[in-house]
Amino acid sequence: MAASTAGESVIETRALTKRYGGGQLAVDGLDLTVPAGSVFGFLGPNGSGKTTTIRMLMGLIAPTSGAARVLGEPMPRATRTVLPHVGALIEGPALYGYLSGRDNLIRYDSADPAADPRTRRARVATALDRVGLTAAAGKKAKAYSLGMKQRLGLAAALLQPRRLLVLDEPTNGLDPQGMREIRSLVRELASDGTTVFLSSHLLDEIEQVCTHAAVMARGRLLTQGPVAELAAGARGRLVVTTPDPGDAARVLKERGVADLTVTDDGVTGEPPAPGTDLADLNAALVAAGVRVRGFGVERASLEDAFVALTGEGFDVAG
Ligand SMILES: Nc1ncnc2c1ncn2[C@@H]1O[C@H](COP(=O)(O)OP(=O)(O)OP(=O)(O)O)[C@@H](O)[C@H]1O
Repeated sequence: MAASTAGESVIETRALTKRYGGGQLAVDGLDLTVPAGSVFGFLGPNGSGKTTTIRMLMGLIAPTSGAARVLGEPMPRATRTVLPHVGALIEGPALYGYLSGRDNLIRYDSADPAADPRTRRARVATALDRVGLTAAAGKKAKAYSLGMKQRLGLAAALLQPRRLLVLDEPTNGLDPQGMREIRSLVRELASDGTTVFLSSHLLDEIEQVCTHAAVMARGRLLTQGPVAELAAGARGRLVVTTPDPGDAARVLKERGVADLTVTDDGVTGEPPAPGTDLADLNAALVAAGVRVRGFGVERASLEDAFVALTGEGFDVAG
């Protein structure tokens, strides 16, 4: 197994394609790069091919063509060496309702031939603690809320140290409180350097928790990269608030700011190219006698980015 080094990608696919037996092209030429240490959001409406991709990454189904590497190893060929380093929560955890949360984890741990039985109880206790289920550990799993079941599934994925966590729609069906809990848990898991790859059809969820994202639609990758750049690349706007919008527009135009719109109380335009110092731009306005009340780049949302890319709204109903 390749050793982990900074800058390495944990998941890498090249022209990954899956056509199902019925002829349905579910994933179409996917080139995905998931950097080590990222919280990577795999975003797309229902039916866009996220689950199919995850199943190929986990070696559960074979691609029709193309290649996938996970932790530097080819999948599905290296499934048996790769999967012990990957914690996965796909399509909800399989739990025994009549067993307690703790006993469910003991069962999971016992099914792992590499897990030392002598340290089992301690491992289970640590995993329960990490997901905040210690107090409820003795309760039967069938009495758990959906959010608690998801957390128990995460605990199962965390019984062993992992380099990668793959979570398929981890907040699906949860109420806002449950979603918050899972989000903060994901942040916490990522803080020790574990790469987290999570799929979601919720744009704001990805914005809140992910450092990087890829956007899928109809089996194809629309874009990928750091979340801040994806959003900024779309529709970030330079916003200057001033009682002298005409003069401000003239100065900004001279300075190469494109797509200017003059409003009653200011000017907006395309943010200047990376490398341009915003302070210089502001100083130029002031030097030209423009009275600047506000100056900054307004962040675009991922939703803006999606709309800009597809020309359509992000239809979560698929
Ligand atoms: N086993 C299968 N056989 C045939 N077609 C399939 C199969 N599984 C999925 N599909 C189709 O492939 C496309 C992509 O589905 P997939 O489940 O990967 O999307 P998704 O983005 O994960 O959506 P969801 O969030 O609804 O699971 C859909 O059109 C789906 O109907």
